[in-house]
Amino acid sequence: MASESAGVGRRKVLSALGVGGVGLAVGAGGVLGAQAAQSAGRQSAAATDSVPFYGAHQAGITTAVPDRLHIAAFDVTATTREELISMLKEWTAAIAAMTAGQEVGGAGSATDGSYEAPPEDTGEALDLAASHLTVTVGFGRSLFVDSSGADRFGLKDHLPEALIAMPHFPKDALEPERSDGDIVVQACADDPQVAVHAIRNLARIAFGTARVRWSQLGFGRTSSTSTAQITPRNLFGFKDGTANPKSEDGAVMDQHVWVRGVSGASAWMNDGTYMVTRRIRMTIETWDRSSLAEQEKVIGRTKKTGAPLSGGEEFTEPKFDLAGRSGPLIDESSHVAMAHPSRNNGVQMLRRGFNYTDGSDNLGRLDAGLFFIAFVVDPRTHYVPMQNAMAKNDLLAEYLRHTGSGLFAIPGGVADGEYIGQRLFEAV
Ligand SMILES: C=CC1=C(C)c2cc3[nH]c(cc4nc(cc5[nH]c(cc1n2)c(C)c5CCC(=O)O)C(CCC(=O)O)=C4C)c(C)c3C=C
Ligand SMILES: [Fe+2]
Repeated sequence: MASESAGVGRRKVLSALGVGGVGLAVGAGGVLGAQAAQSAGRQSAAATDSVPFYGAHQAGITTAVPDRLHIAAFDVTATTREELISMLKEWTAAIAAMTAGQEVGGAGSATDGSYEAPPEDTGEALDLAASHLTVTVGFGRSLFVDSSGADRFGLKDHLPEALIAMPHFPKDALEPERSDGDIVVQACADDPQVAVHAIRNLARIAFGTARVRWSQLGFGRTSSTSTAQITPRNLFGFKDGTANPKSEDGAVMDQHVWVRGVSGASAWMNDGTYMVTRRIRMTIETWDRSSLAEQEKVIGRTKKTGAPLSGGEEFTEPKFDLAGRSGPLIDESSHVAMAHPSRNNGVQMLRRGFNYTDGSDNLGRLDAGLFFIAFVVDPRTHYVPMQNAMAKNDLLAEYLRHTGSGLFAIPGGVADGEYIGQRLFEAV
């Protein structure tokens, strides 16, 4: 794994030197000591702060969810396949460096390069650790075919059937400028500055080849993907992620998340998955004026512990047929009842969303909600039917407004020496 042999994490250099801040001046005599300190710090920095970039699957899917998100969709402005491949090669090198806590373009590129040229690394992450940065890249349907079905980059034959044009769902209020895109880049990190630095540097590299269509900052993960993580809360104050499948459950991941055993033109998707994104504005003010009883009825779980209203504790399975004085204890239109696998042909999805707030609107209401992200083996079976049913009948839908949407094919992981998407571009 490259990140294990990678150079020193940015902050590690400073801490190995016993210096915590910016503006460090190391004199000529200090350089050798600094190098020795760098070598000493190398292994532990990689081991503690970085998530391996190379592997069978891309990082940022089943890897532990950190607290911060910056996700961006790009539209490709270049017209040739060669330009696109060249950008993806540059991105691969940059992502490998950034996820290992190094500067894009090599050590010193942010500060010690040519005076006449813009620095290769923008520099704002110089003093920061790798911060468990993961960068996950995927391809939208529009990269394969344009709106009239024309083949843009010779990829049309390799368009997977599952990469559908998302249908319109009841009550959708989608804004085109917050939806879709040719390429998605999801950066997750412990530190927002590290996540923003990643997207910013990839956008800079893309200049002349692709431009940002939309981007979203997120915080406070609204899911746990590992049994080692406690369940966080969303902006409605409820534990979110309780029933999420956990990455430790390999059988569930194989059945519901990872694409496997595909042959032919879409074989490049093996070990990959599909990412659904929905920017869901939550009407916070209305919610805050509703009673605790109403809030719990809508979700189907208690606010305090996240236990199902049919009883037990957070991880107790809900009993949908358990009756109370005036009907089932869990309302059959509650969010949990609508989303449960028993009501959805047994399907599960790996949710990995984040809260967001984008300030307030002109009426003083918070523009806040959930940036919903889910990874599924096939959106036709694992997302569309559930979203359709929820949009029509979920009690929670009354408090939500879907303003952005995306669907992206996330190819499998990258091997050392490969570039992101290589298996697609070399597919025959
Ligand atoms: C179509 C998929 C889903 C959307 C869109 C969605 C939006 C959404 N969810 C919450 C809050 C909670 N969701 C919970 C559970 C849950 N949600 C989905 C799917 C979508 N949610 C699933 C598959 C599940 C798991 C159901 C199960 O197996 O029991 C919960 C309960 C706790 C938990 O298990 O995570 C909460 C709370 C919000 C606020 C929201 C849109 C803004
Ligand atoms: Fe949900």
